[in-house]
Amino acid sequence: MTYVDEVYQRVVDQNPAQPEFHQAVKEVLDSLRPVIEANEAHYRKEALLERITTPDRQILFRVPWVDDQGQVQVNNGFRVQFNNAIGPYKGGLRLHPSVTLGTIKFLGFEQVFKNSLTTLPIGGGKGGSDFDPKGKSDREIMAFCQSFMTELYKHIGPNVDVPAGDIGTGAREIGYLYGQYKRLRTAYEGVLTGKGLTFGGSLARTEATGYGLLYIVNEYLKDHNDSFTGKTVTVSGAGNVAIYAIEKAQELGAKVVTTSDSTGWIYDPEGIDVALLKEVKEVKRARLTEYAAARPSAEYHEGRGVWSVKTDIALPCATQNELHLEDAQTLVANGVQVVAEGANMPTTREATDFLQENKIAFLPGKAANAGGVAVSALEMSQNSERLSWTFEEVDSKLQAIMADIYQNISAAAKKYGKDEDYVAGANIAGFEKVANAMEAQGIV
Ligand SMILES: NC(=O)C1=CN([C@@H]2O[C@H](COP(=O)(O)OP(=O)(O)OC[C@H]3O[C@@H](n4cnc5c(N)ncnc54)[C@H](OP(=O)(O)O)[C@@H]3O)[C@@H](O)[C@H]2O)C=CC1
Ligand SMILES: O=C(O)CCC(=O)C(=O)O
Repeated sequence: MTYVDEVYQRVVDQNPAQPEFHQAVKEVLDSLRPVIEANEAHYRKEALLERITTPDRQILFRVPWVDDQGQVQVNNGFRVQFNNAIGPYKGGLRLHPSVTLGTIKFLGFEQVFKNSLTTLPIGGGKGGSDFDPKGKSDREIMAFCQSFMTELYKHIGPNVDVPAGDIGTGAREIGYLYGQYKRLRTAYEGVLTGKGLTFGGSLARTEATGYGLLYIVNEYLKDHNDSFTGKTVTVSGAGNVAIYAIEKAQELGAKVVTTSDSTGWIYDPEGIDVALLKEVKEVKRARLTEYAAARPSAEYHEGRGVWSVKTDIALPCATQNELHLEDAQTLVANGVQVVAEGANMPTTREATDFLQENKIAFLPGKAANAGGVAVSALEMSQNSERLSWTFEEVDSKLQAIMADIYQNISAAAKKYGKDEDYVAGANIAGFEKVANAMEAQGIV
């Protein structure tokens, strides 16, 4: 067995029943084969792959809170501090009933390489809970967030670990978490990102992941003498990433014809009305049926189906493993040119392989959705210097970062004879910086 295969087997054996974590590790290790094989004896002696696939720390805790009926509820809380070789742990908090330790480990592992690609000094971590924010009152959300932070605050700090939003965690939740941290620590410091603009948040953080996704696809198109003008785009999801991806795609001249949530999807041949989508999802926190009811050109369908729509560019922006092999086959049959991941690991391994075998440009999440965490790191910089930059300043830095990521992943792929394999490029470029820092810091 090669060293890479041995380490993958070790991860499977030591982390039973965590299939998403195994999937994320396998994809990275498979891409790293040419790098590792060029210097296998050295990496094996240093146990570099064992160390990089083992989190620094996994924190599990009970989150008790009282609902509006006076009933005590109990959820599981997680924070996985995966790797801080290049900076403080950084990564979001996911609140969704499907969350397990394995989910958080896969997300934390991905975050290590993504954060490395941003070119900014941030390590990788992730956290969350199996708490379901859907249908809860603001008081219940606050009760949960206060209880969650009452344990989490012991483990985080502006130079230690800086959490942020993810699925189910938006501005409201970050506000309640920040309030409780401040109360417990008596310190006003940049310990969370995605904060409100009146208490240390950065302009353009809300837009950053979706806009960044479009900026990197635009870099790819420019590099291939193409543009968004006149292109049809399909997007899944109707949350933070999806909404701002749709907004920027339309600004760049494309027509976006789909959006989806966990119960159904919209086909709107006139192009998604972003103002209406924001009203339904950000303000009312309602279902997409309300979008369809207010928009005569829109069709609403129950279940999943976004990938059956003919498109030039597909942007999965909802959740992991939402784009399957059959979807990839349909996309290819319909002439798709680019698939770029706004969500973390939304494309199954089989679907990714099929797209790549069919020479579809495939931009993986750890590069394509890195704009969000990059602007979070810019929020940390602004908090440190006690200044707020303008929207234009942050947005132009974001554009430059996404352009750098595109160049770096393209160059890393080329260096190892994998021209235009952006999965390999992202994993190799992300790995090299972290591995180099780990080696320089000794056996830790
Ligand atoms: N926010 C950020 O800055 C970043 C987010 N990401 C990733 O992007 C993805 C989306 O995150 P974000 O937009 O912030 O989250 P939101 O909670 O704002 O939105 C998530 C969207 O995906 C849908 N969704 C969630 N879970 C499922 C599921 N199991 N099946 C089908 N649909 C689902 C939700 O539907 P419904 O409305 O019904 O809940 C919602 O429309 C995640 O993978 C996240 O990790 C990556 C980088 C940064
Ligand atoms: O902004 C951040 O710190 C984290 C964003 C995030 O969770 C992600 O990139 O998946």
